[in-house]
Amino acid sequence: MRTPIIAGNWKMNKNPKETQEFLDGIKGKLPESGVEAIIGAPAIDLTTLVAGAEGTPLKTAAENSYFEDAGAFTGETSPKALSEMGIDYVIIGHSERRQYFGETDEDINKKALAILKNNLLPIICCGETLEQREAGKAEDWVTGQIENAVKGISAADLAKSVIAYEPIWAIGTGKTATADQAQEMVHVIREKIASLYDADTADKVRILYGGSVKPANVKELMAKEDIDGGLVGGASMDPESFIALTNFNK
Ligand SMILES: O=C(CO)COP(=O)(O)O
Repeated sequence: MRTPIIAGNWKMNKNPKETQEFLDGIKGKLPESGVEAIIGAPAIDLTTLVAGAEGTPLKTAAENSYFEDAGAFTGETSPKALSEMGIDYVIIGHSERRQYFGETDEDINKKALAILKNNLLPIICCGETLEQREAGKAEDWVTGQIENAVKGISAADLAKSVIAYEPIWAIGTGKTATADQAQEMVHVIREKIASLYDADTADKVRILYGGSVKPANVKELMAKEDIDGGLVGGASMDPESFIALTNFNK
């Protein structure tokens, strides 16, 4: 059985004070079991986030990290330091990082390996543009992204990792993929993992859907067989909304 995940991705929003206000807002209100609740926050907020998550069911994520542990890489974030400060997950390969910061599949693969080496878990993002979908190329594109991202990752490590399918046309647009469209692609990704690894690994890896997930549509998405959770932008920023998302099964 795969434990469902509700993961927030705040993107470049909230300062440490606002992070603390969010933590105060969710205090004592997250489900104790049955779901893994994760907040991904900007690097400047992570100290506050880790301190606030301690002793609660909340898990923490960075939104990016570099593939070297230390050195002359001005402005980058060390996965080793993230691990040492108590972070649980790192989101990598988000379409915004690919689009605005030129991240390649190769970078994402190196980051995934560095994250796992440091005992953190990657949330590996993938997704197609509207043009690719309309041209019938979405499946090949997304499975290609995944194949490149997981090179050199052992089956045991991949089984613990998380994949997030985020069609670019559904991010921040209010235009959610239908639950059937999301299930279809998430299933294709799981089959790709089965072909690259084996059925057991494919059965264990958790695959999320992201793109305009909100309390009003989370239940329908989560009811789909292969969808193990949501990677949520806008609707993860308000405490009440985040709590509602984590209670999708109530
Ligand atoms: O990019 C996303 C999460 O990583 C999705 O963002 P929205 O939920 O705001 O559409």
